Parts: sequence; C-alpha cells; structure tokens
Amino acid sequence: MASESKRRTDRAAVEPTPAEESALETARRQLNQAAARLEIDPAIVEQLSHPTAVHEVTVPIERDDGSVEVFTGYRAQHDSVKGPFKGGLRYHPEVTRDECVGLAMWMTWKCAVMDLPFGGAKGGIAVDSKALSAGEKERLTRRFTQEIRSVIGPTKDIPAPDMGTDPQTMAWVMDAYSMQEDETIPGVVTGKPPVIGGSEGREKAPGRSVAIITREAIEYYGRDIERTDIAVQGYGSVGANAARLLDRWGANVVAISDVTGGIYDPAGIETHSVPSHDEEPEAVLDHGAPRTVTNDELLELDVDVLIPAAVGNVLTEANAGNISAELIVEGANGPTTSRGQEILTDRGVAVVPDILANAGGVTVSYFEWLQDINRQSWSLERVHEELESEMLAAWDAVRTEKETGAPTWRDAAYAVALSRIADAHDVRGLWP
Ligand SMILES: NC(=O)C1=CN([C@@H]2O[C@H](COP(=O)(O)OP(=O)(O)OC[C@H]3O[C@@H](n4cnc5c(N)ncnc54)[C@H](OP(=O)(O)O)[C@@H]3O)[C@@H](O)[C@H]2O)C=CC1
Ligand SMILES: O=C(O)CCC(=O)C(=O)O
Repeated sequence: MASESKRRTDRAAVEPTPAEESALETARRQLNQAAARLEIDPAIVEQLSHPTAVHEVTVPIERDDGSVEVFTGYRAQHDSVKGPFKGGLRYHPEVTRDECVGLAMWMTWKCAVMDLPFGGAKGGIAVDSKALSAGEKERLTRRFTQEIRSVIGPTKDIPAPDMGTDPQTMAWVMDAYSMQEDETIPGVVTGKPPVIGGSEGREKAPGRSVAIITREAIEYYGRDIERTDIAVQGYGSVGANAARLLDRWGANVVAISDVTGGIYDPAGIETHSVPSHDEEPEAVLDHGAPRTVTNDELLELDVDVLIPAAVGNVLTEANAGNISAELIVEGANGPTTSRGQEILTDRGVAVVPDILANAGGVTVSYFEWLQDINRQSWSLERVHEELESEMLAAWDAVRTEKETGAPTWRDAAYAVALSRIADAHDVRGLWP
C-alpha cells in the first residue's frame, strides 16, 4: 500500500534509555522510534503518544470474612480511529495506570497489524487474584463492571481476558452489564464461555498464534522445526498452548516455567502432561525433570528459540547479553525493554514482537464479536482456518517490510501498524 505516512527517513533515534522502564515508557519509545523511520505527521505521533481517556475507579468489595476491602481499577482507552476500543482486563498486584496505558497502546498497534476494525484499550485491577475466593472474584468483577459500565459496550469498548482473568470472569462482566441494560448483550465482552456466545478456540488462540508465528519464523531462518529446541516462560493461556502446539508439530520443548520456577529436560518435555495455569496454577515444578531452573535461568538456557509468555520486562540490559537463543518470539506483552532490544539486535538475535505473535487472542475475539452481533456460532475448525489465514496474512505483511529494509521485526511490524493508523487519522482529520 503506497502511503504518505510510510516513507522512511534517517532521522536519529530518540531519547536515552533508563535502566528500568514502565510499559508506557517502552511503548512511547517504540512509537517514537518507528515514527522517526516512517516520517509520520508529528501531530499524529503526538496524539498517539497519549491515551484518549483513562478511567480510574474505586472497587470496594466485601471479603468472605465480612470485612470490606477497597481496590483500584483502570480502563485505559488509547485510540479508536479504526473502530471500538479493544483489549483485555488484567488482575495482577502490579497493575498501574501507566501499565494499562502502555498495554492499551500495544493493543492499538496489534489490532492494526492484524487489520482489525478495532482500536486499543487495556484495563485491570491491582489485586492478587489468586488470593481471592471465587465469590470474592465474582463480587469484584461485578462491582468493577458497574464502575466502568458507561465507558464500555459492544460498539464502544470491548474487554477480554488477560493475566488473572478467564472466561468465567468475562461471563460475570457480560451478566453485570446486561442486567443494567435490561437485555442480554453478549458483544460487550469477548473470551466468554461458548455457552453464552463465546467463540470456540478463543481461550487457546493467543498461544496458537504464537505457535504459528514461531513455526513461520523457524522456517524463514531455514531451520527444521523437528531439530529446534524451545524454552517457554509462563505456562498459562499463552505459554502452555504455544508449547503444546509446537510440541505437537515436532519441536523439542525443553524448558517451561510458571511463577514458581521451571523445569529443563534436553530430551524434551511431554507438555500435555504438565497442567497449565488454568488447569492447576503453580504445578510446573511438580512435574519430574532432570533439572529445575529459576525463571531467570530459563531465559539464558542454550536453546534455539525462546518464548517469554508471562510478564513484561524480562529481557533487559542486565541479561540480553547472555541470551543463547537465536530467535525470540514474544508471547507476553512487552517482555523486552528498549535497551534489551538494542543489545539483542546488536548480537544478531531476531525478536519477533508481541503485537504480531500473540495477536491470535484479539483476532479470535474479533471472530467472537462478529458471531455475537450476527447471532452465529462458528465451528472450531472454521476458527482455526480463519485464524491461520489471518496470521499468515499479517506475517506476510510484516515479512515484506522486513525484507524491504526494516532493521528489526519490531520495526517491520510497527511500519505495518503505524502506517495504517496514521493514514486513518489523516483521512478522518482533527475535529476543529
Ligand atoms: N490471555 C490472552 O488473551 C492474552 C495474553 N497475552 C499476554 O500473555 C502474557 C501471559 O498471559 P496469560 O497466558 O493470559 O496469563 P495466565 O494468567 O493464563 O498465565 C500466566 C502464566 O505466567 C506465570 N507467571 C506469572 N508471573 C510470572 C513471573 N513473574 N515469572 C514467570 N512466570 C510467571 C503463571 O504462573 P502460575 O500458573 O504459577 O500462576 C502462569 O503460568 C501476559 O503478558 C498477557 O498480557 C497476550 C495476548 C493475549
Ligand atoms: O482479545 C482481546 O480483545 C484482547 C487480548 C489482549 O488483551 C491482548 O492481546 O493483549
């Protein structure tokens, strides 16, 4: 696509990198670097550096022992030039306003890489979800939904699962929202159980897309998947499903981990016999293996491919020089800091970015939203076929950018995403 906003320049890179950076700082730095290469109107870049809105709400709940606890929740809405805001809800102790804004920015680019008619959002509650009973989690979710009810909706902003939330959480959001609207509105969230309008295949979709993109990248670099050793950090919706699919496709998954640490077996791990986070949290270390590793050690193992699929900021200035993998496929959102990326790039390590690799989640969310508004139900086979085709189309678009001069896979993915977003802003124009 020929585009005014896409012409490359040699403008110098942006600000220096601090030792530690927030998701928002990383996201802004990546935006500025990509925009500098693409010659995008500075007014549009400035606009995209800020969220459209950030809603901060107080969420009081009654604990099972009768006491009242007050939590803070957020919904950050970044950009909606191409359609309603879209993105997950995260329940994690480290959720902050800035983290939600950074993650919302990445959702904008992710939807644009996939050419979905959505913008970017992210939200969550600063809470340790594992310390809540099911009843407490339900009360927290229903109260949070009530607090953000006026800013979400099937044509406004559509939440979905992320870390610490799952299909049941989405069912509570849908129910709380629908009760207030006096009608059943399945399209207000995606990632619901299929029995209430959720899509087949949504839960495993982010892991499936990570596996598809890993498979394509392995082939791109001329490797044989059956002779490829892979380490995966995080064994949840993304990590476990990616590991299991790659294992099924013949790769040698030699290391996996959860929050408590990991296991390493150079002969390969039977991934299906290790419970995922959804099946049983913190169970990876219970599985017998010749060696256990810490999460830091897992990242530096002598493997061909590394898939960080848990939390952000794990590949940093401190360890990027020690990473042995030749290929990193980002399953988590924001696992690589700016300085980590620079060091990895200098060392010739290919990093395929989150906004492409884990985009299967939001893509099947889009399928779910389509099914909801059309009152349809697709088969799992259809979801898999359509996801495969969307992922390959996005991979081709990004690969073309890489082959025509983008220095890194992240630059290539941003070139695809940002040019689409900038063009959309350009034609819609600014309200006077
Ligand atoms: N769910 C989705 O639709 C999508 C999620 N993502 C991103 O993928 C990442 C993982 O999300 P998801 O799989 O949904 O999360 P889950 O909650 O399903 O699983 C997270 C996994 O990571 C482990 N974990 C948690 N903290 C750490 C840590 N500090 N170090 C190592 N492992 C840790 C958990 O361990 P334990 O089991 O012991 O708790 C669990 O195995 C996040 O960055 C998320 O934003 C991206 C796209 C879509
Ligand atoms: O499915 C969605 O809408 C969003 C999933 C998500 O939060 C993500 O891709 O990071």
